[in-house]
Amino acid sequence: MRYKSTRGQVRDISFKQAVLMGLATDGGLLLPEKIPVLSVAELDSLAGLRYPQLAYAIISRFVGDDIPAADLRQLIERSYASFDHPEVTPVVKKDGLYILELFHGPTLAFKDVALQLLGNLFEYLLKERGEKMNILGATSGDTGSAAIAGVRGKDNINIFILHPHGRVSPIQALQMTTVTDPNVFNLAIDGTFDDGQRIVKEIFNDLAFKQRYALGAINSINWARVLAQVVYYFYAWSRIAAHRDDASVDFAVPTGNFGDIFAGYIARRMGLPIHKLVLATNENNILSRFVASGDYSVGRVVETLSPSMDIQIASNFERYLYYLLDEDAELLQQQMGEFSATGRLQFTTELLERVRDDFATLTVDTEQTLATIRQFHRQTGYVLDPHTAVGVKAGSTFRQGERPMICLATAHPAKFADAVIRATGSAPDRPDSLCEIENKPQRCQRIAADTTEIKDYLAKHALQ
Ligand SMILES: N[C@@H](CCOP(=O)(O)O)C(=O)O
Repeated sequence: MRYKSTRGQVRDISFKQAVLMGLATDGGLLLPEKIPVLSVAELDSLAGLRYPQLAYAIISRFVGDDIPAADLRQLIERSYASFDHPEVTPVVKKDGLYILELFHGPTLAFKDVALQLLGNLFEYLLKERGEKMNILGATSGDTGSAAIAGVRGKDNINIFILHPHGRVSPIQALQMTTVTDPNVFNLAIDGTFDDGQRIVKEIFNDLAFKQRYALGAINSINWARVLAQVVYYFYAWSRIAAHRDDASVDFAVPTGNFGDIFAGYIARRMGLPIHKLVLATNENNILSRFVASGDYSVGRVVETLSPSMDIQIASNFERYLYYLLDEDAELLQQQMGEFSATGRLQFTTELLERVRDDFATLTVDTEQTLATIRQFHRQTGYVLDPHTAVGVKAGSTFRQGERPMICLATAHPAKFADAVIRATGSAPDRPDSLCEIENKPQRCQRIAADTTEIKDYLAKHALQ
């Protein structure tokens, strides 16, 4: 299995190189040269596998000979041992919808599924090469704590996470800032997540700096993040639809940086019978406008009840666009250039038709989010977090006949207690990991959303 960049200047690199490179050195995003397609018999053989076994069956196809099978199995087993549910990502049925619970990892959000594995993978690869790494990432709330949990206390790794000051939930902030291991550096920037993501990309694009400080990526610009998330689409399907006469399913995905739903798109290209991917956004709805009307134009980032999705410029859109443009790297590069110059892109009717074959979409605003949490709770007793509620509202809107609609539950409601209290009148139960979190010591540096200042900070604190 070899990898290439969407911008065409990087090709024929191995899985290990792709993981360590993160953002491609030509500024693009890495993708497999060829996506493996599973036969019906191979798909059927997934039913009944434990999560780590199924993860191995999927991930190993993208790793090839790069990591010995026994080592890869062991890395996967170890990564999911930290989850508090034997199924890792269980599926529950509520009110006619299937809820795929992705919040059983250490930081109670779907990001743990990929970042527990990526942390172990980095450790493994660095040990093998006798190298060190400085991880640099941006978060709108969930990626940060999950990445920190994936590498805290590990040798030869420092981690620097930018989060938008005051724009993540109080619990999300505490899950990052109360981790005081010496290899963890939290930077609260005066700006939005989009500012943070732009800064991270600018720093990665300074190739001399990237190399000098051995920078690594934990955001979904890193292919390994997307790959690990592909697995739970197969897992959910194997649990509920593998043996049905019509084995097709729909997925509803709360969407911010487009990584999670893009993983579903990859699963579909691999032959998983996904009929529709329902792209659900909050008021930061550039992606929803794109699918609905071809209007891909950046707006201002609005603060909502679902802060992890308060994003306008979604990283993984580039990967999707690459496929939409029939893997034409030159055209892609042209389009990305136009987008950074004008903040907008236009699409032909023919392309839009293809987009609509892949996705259905809905924008869910604050009032609808609160109403969904309230009604779902009244009808089922189940408490949705506000991101999941956005997906559930969209999922119930597009549910058709007998076809299972699987809604991704991307975070535990306890991370967003204020929204839940507003909707239901009572606070969600707190898992043990959040007990006393307000009373723990914190460490965090407030900093301007300025690339040069952040580079200076990195240069001072990086492992060398
Ligand atoms: N929603 C994310 C934003 C970063 O996205 P990623 O998937 O690229 O890490 C968050 O919670 O931080």
